[in-house]
Amino acid sequence: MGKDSVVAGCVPSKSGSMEDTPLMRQYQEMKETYKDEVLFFRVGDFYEMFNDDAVEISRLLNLTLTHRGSQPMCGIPYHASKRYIARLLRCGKRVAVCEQVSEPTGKGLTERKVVEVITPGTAVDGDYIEGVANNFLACLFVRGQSAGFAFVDVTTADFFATSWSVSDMEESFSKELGRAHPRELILPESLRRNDTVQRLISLDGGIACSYYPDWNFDAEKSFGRLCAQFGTKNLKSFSLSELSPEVPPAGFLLDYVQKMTITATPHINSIKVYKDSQFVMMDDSSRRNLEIVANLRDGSAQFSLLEVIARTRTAMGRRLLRSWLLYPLRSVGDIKMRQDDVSFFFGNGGMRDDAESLLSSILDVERLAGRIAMERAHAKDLQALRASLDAWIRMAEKLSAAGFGTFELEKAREISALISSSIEEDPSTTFGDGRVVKAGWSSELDGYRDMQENAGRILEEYAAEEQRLTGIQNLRIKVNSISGYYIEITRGKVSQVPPHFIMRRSLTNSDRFTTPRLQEIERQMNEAASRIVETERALFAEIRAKIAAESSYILSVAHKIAYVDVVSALASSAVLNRWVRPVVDDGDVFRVVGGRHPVVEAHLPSGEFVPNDIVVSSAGDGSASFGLITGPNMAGKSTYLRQNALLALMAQIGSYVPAEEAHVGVVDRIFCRVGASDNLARGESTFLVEMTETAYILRGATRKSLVIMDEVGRGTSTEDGLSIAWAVSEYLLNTIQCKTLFATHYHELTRMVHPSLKLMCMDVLEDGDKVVFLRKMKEGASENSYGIHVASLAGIPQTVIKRASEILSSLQDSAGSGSCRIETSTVPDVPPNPRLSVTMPGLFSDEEIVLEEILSVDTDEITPKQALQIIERWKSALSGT
Ligand SMILES: Nc1ncnc2c1ncn2[C@@H]1O[C@H](COP(=O)(O)OP(=O)(O)OP(=O)(O)O)[C@@H](O)[C@H]1O
Repeated sequence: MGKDSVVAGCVPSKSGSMEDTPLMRQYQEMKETYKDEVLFFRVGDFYEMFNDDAVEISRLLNLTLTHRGSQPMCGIPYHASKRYIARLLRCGKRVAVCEQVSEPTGKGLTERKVVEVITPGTAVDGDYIEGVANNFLACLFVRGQSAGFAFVDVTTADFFATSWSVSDMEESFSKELGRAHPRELILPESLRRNDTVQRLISLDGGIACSYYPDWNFDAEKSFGRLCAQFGTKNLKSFSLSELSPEVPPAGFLLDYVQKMTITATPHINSIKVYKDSQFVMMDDSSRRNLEIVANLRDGSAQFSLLEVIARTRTAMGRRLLRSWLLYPLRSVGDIKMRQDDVSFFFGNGGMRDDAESLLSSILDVERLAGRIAMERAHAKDLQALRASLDAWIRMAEKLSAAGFGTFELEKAREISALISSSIEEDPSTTFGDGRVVKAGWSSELDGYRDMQENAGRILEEYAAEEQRLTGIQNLRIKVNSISGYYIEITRGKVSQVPPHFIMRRSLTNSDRFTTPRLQEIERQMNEAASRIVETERALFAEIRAKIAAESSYILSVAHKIAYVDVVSALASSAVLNRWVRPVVDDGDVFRVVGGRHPVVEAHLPSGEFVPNDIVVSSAGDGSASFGLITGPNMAGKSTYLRQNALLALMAQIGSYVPAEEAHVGVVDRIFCRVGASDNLARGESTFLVEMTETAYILRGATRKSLVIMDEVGRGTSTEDGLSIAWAVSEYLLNTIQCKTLFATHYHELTRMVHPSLKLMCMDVLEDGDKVVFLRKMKEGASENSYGIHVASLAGIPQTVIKRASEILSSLQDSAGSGSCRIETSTVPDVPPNPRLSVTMPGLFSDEEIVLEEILSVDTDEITPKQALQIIERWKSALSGT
């Protein structure tokens, strides 16, 4: 096993000897098996750690490091262990929990066993995982030219797999890591030497990684493992064969989960295999720049799109909404289905209110189902499931009555009835106090309880019975600590004692007897307490197993609840924020009237956000596909760019959008190159990052894509930056022809003329010395950057501002006279009204362009006729005709 592990073994004492006690030998034996884990070794009321574990953990958890003999040790009270384990998991540690499994007798060594290994990706307990996000364990494996990636959330049974070509490792692996955001990643040893993989992992500091020898990822064995898990002969229904790259990592994950949790996971009964082309493709950096599920500042959901639209009431709904945002759809049919359901709630306020209040009383059924299937659920969990199912039944009945589908509720009723009749309403989570199983559920348990609670009455009844049978009226049952229970008969009545009375002791005035029945009552009374615990435990396990057998049904209910939660939440957001249902089709138009940025608007005082329109189309029918946006600093360009990307994304998850009207032709990819951030960790400069991202767009975008570019080229000299921005624009206009919004401070770019290009700018009102940003988009080019004005707003000292204004006017004067070199003089002379493709040398040669196009053509998407047209175009490009 490859994870950098602590070396187990006793620490030699100063004299060179090891602490050699039976307890420490037992510890050593266990540590041999759990070398890579922190071993929590139960000793009485403490978990103790020794040797290297103790040294490391005392540092991580800020515990006092002491010694047992010569060995370093530290400990934590067992009742506080969850808090410490949670902290260790956050540090990427794995914890093996070793319990005492036999009662300490005072003689000999207590038996101990590792009952669970908790790792960041296999933790099940609610104390260790985030409620509103999935807790994924992922595995990447490379075979030949294909990489397979699988990830599973043990707590919810969400199991996914996908694959890509090794040549796409950089893009695909970073995208999947960013999207799934696994807490733990498993890799084969061979990938330790893969620079790309290692670099991408190191950029995501939070993942706990472990490495296993490559032979563990055997395709045949994994295939068998998956079939066994899903109860199928093959994996055809999951679109998998033995050769599929997804199989080895998926199979390995199941083995790993089983090994760590030491329980079966029957609730994981299917896997969703997807191709990236089913969803709107978005690279990791575009997703981060758009702040969809997390903000760029601190990575939390605050100020993200998720925060604005997450009016969901359940953790399941929140997780589903998150995954919708990360996987927007491309199929118009699927989008419309979601839209119809959002519309149902949008138009039905009463149903929205009902759903909201019922959903508020529903707990995390998905995770409850997981805990029940993995035998981790306690009685309170079952009651939580019952309450949730009851709320779901009420909601589903209302939904059906209102025409929102039909639901299979019989099983939900059965499960709910089983729990209400068998489990106490407010049960204990442990078995010690006998408050788990309801009275009346089991006559055996009732008998023990009766015995415990009514011992006096039972003895009195028995005494009365014997009095009647023997005719000895003063027969008494008494108890003392030495003899226990006995029947006392006065001397005068001893001759009436029947044969089943067994003599215990003879005293001066009386004799003491017992009977088989009295012995039995006594035995039962003594055993009642422990029997109650045992019987409750067995009955509870039986009830839980019955419910676990319905895991698939419960999970399907959980998915329906999550779905209703998301569509009703989207409808609530739409009503509250005045969003509209967009027209979504397979066309090429992106047209929005009165569009708003959902997040900026939500954080501005009501009515302050200025709505803006947009129309771009990649139909190639003479309408503009490319909006070149200029405008002063602070005018609202970036907001406008992002708002339109977010609008497209919201439309494609099936949501309403913040606008008065919207028509969205589905896009296949969204690229968002905004701002520039250094990535010193990668050894890349700001400009290099900017160019890498730009190159990625030029290689990856298709005519169906939406490209958002903000200030491309600003990270280098004006001449270089302008030339690059110009050539990139040309390439997008002439070669890719996708819908593009391109914001720039290079006013020279507005000299470009192209039938698919339109100039747009943010309106500004100049009032003497004052500048008012109207935030309104209008057609045309902006005349001024007002950079100095913004610098002044930012608090740059007035002397500097004054000097900057002087320099600016002298630069502007000399630009007129030609005596001073200024930025615009470096722009190539552009003849009036030129076709761009012939006015500027492109960034790439014709051969490179054709090669790029060949590589990016999606042969599944184009018709034979389109293919011939493309070849024709390549021919003329290469022959220069
Ligand atoms: N349509 C709008 N209505 C109201 N406020 C807006 C609008 N658009 C942008 N703003 C606000 O204006 C400020 C500047 O916006 P933004 O960053 O988009 O400007 P910019 O033109 O991209 O600036 P720069 O060129 O300096 O980067 C932001 O604080 C934003 O909240």
